[in-house]
Amino acid sequence: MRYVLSRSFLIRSLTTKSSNTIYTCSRRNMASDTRTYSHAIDKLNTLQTPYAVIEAKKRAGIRPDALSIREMRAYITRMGYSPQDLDRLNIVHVAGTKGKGSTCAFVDSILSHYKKTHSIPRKTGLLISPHLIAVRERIRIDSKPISEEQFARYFFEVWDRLGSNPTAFDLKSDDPKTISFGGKPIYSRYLTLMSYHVFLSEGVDVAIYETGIGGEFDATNIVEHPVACGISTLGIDHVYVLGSTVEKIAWHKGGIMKPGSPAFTIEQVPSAEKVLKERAAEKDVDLKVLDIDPRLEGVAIRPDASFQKKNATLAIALAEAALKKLDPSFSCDPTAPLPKEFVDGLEQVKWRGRCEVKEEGKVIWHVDGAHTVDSLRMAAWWFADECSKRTGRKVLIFNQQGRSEAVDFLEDLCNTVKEADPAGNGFETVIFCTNVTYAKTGYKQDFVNHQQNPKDIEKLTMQRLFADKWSAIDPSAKVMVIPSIEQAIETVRREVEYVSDGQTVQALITGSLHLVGGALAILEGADAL
Ligand SMILES: Nc1ncnc2c1ncn2[C@@H]1O[C@H](COP(=O)(O)OP(=O)(O)OP(=O)(O)O)[C@@H](O)[C@H]1O
Ligand SMILES: [Mg+2]
Ligand SMILES: [Mg+2]
Repeated sequence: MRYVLSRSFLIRSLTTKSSNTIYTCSRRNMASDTRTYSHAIDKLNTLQTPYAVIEAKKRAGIRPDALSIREMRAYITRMGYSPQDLDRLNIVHVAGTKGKGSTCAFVDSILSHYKKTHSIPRKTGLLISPHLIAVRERIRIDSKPISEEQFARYFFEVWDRLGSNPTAFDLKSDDPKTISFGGKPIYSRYLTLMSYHVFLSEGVDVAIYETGIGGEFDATNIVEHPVACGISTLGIDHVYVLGSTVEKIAWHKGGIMKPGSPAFTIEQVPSAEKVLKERAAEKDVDLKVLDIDPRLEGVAIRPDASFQKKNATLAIALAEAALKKLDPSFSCDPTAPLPKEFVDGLEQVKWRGRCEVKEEGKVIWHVDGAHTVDSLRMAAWWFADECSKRTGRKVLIFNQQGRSEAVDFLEDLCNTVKEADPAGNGFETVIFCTNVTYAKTGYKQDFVNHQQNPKDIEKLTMQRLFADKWSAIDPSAKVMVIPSIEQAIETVRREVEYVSDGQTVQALITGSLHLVGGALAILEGADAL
């Protein structure tokens, strides 16, 4: 069965209006009223590379290269800093295909708990990507997203500094002072630069950095002396930028290792591990490949899955390396139990949108931002395991905008859930929607995305492709194509009509962190963080 909802809302949804309350500024003059959080996000959104430019670059074979790093150095100089200033931040640098953000969140949480008892570190900084609900989540101090006021203030300080310091045009030179270019850095680079300014201004003494894409040429890779580097699980993603084999991808990710800085990774597929070891040898780095830390026995890591234990293992090693540098009295004994601060940090970490369960009356929402083959398989197993605790119909909301290869993920998702059910029941209702947040007002301001083909969103091209595929895989499922996340959620809520007493609707929302963030914004209110 196939259903496609009315698309009358689409014209409105494509004119992207803010649904946020505008931050009310205490400063009264006109100039400061144009410098609110909402204005900052609007300006930031103009730095997204538009879809047409991305496509043109692909056609011309333009990929990030060493020039990207030289440009970042030039921007840092224009902001009034030098790359050496970043050494004050004692950066923990993390790359990987999956588990980067989770690993960073664990490190951040361990260090925050350590701080409570030892007053070291003074302040932690965290840069992560992408954001789930609001852009300011990406830059955190002492584990909390910076406030709207801080975001607006630092955003415009960087804006002014970058605009007021143009230098000569010579991108070939290695001297950052002679490198200049007219415009502003693109979105992710801007936020990385802004994070340096925030952390240096706020006196952060340990900062955890998640790479954006890859490592070697990533915006975060201008740090020369990280306090430790970690490489989480490698797999296939971002093939246009990084290459289509795990070896090529490993080469990029291995680019974050630096001579003189401890480096760690966890078990990888052998060909990836080989490349990482070669990259380490090239840089004279002693890369440690860690087995799951036996000290995790009895520590309640959520979810209780081996991938998460790998992330936790990496995080422990990174936190230990940082504390060795920051606290002369810190010593770690791998044969003794984990210190309490480490256990608390791992068990109490807050990492939204990953393996999250939310009960809403008879609807049990399972929310996970998985979006690669491997992580979607993990998400499917996790959902199947959760479903074994209750009874009731299973419902899926899925999207992955702009990646037609995502169609190949669906069969695995369908079969994993079916096979795990003792009665062989799979998803009864399957909804494919866009990442457009609201039916009437379009995207929440923090989710505006110029990087997707607007025609595909208007015509629901991807969603129709997914729906056709699902109908072929599982003809008994009710398959629907729905234009917005809000309408998809409303549709699932109506499914409670079909469940009998004692049963629940078990809904999985997955396929994209943008989808999951939008869904949480609707389930909890626009500014839920
Ligand atoms: N080590 C891992 N191996 C495989 N899958 C993982 C691993 N860690 C996390 N995942 C899955 O990937 C999802 C995203 O995790 P996380 O945000 O930590 O990854 P990330 O590397 O930061 O991803 P992104 O590319 O979105 O920045 C999780 O919800 C989980 O399903
Ligand atoms: Mg990624
Ligand atoms: Mg991430």
